[in-house]
Amino acid sequence: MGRRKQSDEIGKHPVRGPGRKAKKQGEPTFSKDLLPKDNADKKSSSRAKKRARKRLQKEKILEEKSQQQKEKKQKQKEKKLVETRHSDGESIQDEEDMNGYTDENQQWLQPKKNLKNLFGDDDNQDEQGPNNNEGYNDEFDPEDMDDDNDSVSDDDDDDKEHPKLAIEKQSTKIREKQRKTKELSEQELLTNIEQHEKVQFPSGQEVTKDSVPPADLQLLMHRIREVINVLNDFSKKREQTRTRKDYLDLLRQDLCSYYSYNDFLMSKLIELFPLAEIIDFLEANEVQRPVTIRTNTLKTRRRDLMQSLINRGVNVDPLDKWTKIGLVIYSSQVPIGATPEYLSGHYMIQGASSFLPVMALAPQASERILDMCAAPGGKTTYIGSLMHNSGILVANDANKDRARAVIANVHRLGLTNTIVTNLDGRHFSEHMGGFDRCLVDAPCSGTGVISKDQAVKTSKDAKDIQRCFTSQRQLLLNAIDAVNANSTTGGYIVYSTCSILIEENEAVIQYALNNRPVKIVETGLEFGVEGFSSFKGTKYHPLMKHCRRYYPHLHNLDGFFVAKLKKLSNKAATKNGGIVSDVTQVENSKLD
Ligand SMILES: C[S@@+](CC[C@H](N)C(=O)[O-])C[C@H]1O[C@@H](n2cnc3c(N)ncnc32)[C@H](O)[C@@H]1O
Repeated sequence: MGRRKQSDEIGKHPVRGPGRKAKKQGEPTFSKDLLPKDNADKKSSSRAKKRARKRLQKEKILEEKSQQQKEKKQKQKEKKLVETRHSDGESIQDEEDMNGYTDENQQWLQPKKNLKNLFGDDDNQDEQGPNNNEGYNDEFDPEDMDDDNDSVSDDDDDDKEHPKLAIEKQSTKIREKQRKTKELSEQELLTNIEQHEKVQFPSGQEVTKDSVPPADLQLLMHRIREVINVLNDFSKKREQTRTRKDYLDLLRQDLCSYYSYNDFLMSKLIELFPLAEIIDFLEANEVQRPVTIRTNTLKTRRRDLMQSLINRGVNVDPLDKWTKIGLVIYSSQVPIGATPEYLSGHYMIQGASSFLPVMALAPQASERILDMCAAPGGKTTYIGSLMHNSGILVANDANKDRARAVIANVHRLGLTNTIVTNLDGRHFSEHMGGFDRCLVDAPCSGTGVISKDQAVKTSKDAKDIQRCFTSQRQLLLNAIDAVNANSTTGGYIVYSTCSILIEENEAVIQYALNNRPVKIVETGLEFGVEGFSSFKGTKYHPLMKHCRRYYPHLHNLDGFFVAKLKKLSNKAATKNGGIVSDVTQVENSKLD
């Protein structure tokens, strides 16, 4: 055993060279094969060298093969000639390639019968015929060309200087044919488009429901775009015999066929959007919105939740700058509705747009708040978390089974300030009142969430919409009645739907303005499209601009409507108290 080096000796004596053992061993020796060919190779391992050698061999073989294939294509019948040019090994390789040859163009690769003798194949004399024994350098007979290959004959002069193989000439001929076919098809396409640049109305003067749209979807979309184009510059681009209505009818019918909507809903949508936007909206309905979740701040923080989910293989990101609790899930290796975090109530799976009504409601701690149409409880649980489990939150739903889902979610997310009721919201104030705030997330036609429920496209008609807005008006009036106008912190009502139809939104708010002492206030939401103050000749309250509309094609959110009202008096200030069938004028401007 040697003496252990003292710590103060370390680094004092520099290493002078190889130790005793290394000196004894001498220089290593390698077999010749393994010796590197150049300096660059010196650093390679033996495996790397082997690989390099293999690679070289492969490259060589590939090069040879491709060379052989080129030659083979040109001179498939020149085997003998090829054999004289190549070594024995190469000939065998050639043979193998021939056998494995599967070119679809094999037929045209066959030299013309009368050219076979070019390669001096005496065995094939019978097939070649008597006139074709001139030899390799002979000119190509232009008669062999098809009539449509005139341009190839231009090459003939060139041929005399650089004689081409028959097969090369054949190939030029085919290339020329292909070029011409391409030219023709391009011309045909242009003519097609020219034909369709003028909108093709179905035969007959009127577009009826029975008119059959083009079966080809591309043609159909082309016509849709053309009609929109005409409508956008009607006086210049229209056919003189056609009216604007003709074009609109055609457009509606084509859009119905292309996107599979019923006529009723499509008419509503065409009214609602500028022509330039309608296709964007319809296209957005064909695409699912991103999966989003809301952090339950009663139990966790967004950052921690994100980390836990990432650890489980969830590809997740903060949703957007307008929310501090939303997360967007791009993909997940685990079912997002069954993670331990989900089961322990750390988050709610919830569309991003449904955060918005709660943000507008702006619940305060210790308030009395009513969620009138609560099931399954996405917004209820958000309200509860903003209240920090203080005050009283009443979550109501008329549907018993759905009300049970609220109970489950309230438990899972750890709300302790919530009472779940199962009452008809239209009469709720007969049971309870005096709330500081109330959310009416009303049942609706679902025209904002078509991407989630494609059935909406064909299942809704005028009666459904009427049923919806009648119930919505009753619910909103009753919600107003349940709120205390003298609340020191609130006195607010938020009305929301996942519909984009005016009848279910601005018209309902207008109805409330007409029948209750309320005014529209700002939602506090920093983005969204303003509500309509007038629509198709109907005027709504000017403050309707404080309402917010959300669209899938503009905001990548479900279609949504949010309005916020402030109750001004607890006196029953109804004009007629009942349900009016239509709202046609502003009657609430005195509340400005
Ligand atoms: C749009 S959903 C509510 C979604 C809920 N706010 C959420 O965020 O999870 C509408 C709800 O209204 C309920 N509803 C329908 N008519 C009602 C009524 N007359 N009174 C109370 N709730 C009603 C439905 O059962 C349905 O659960």
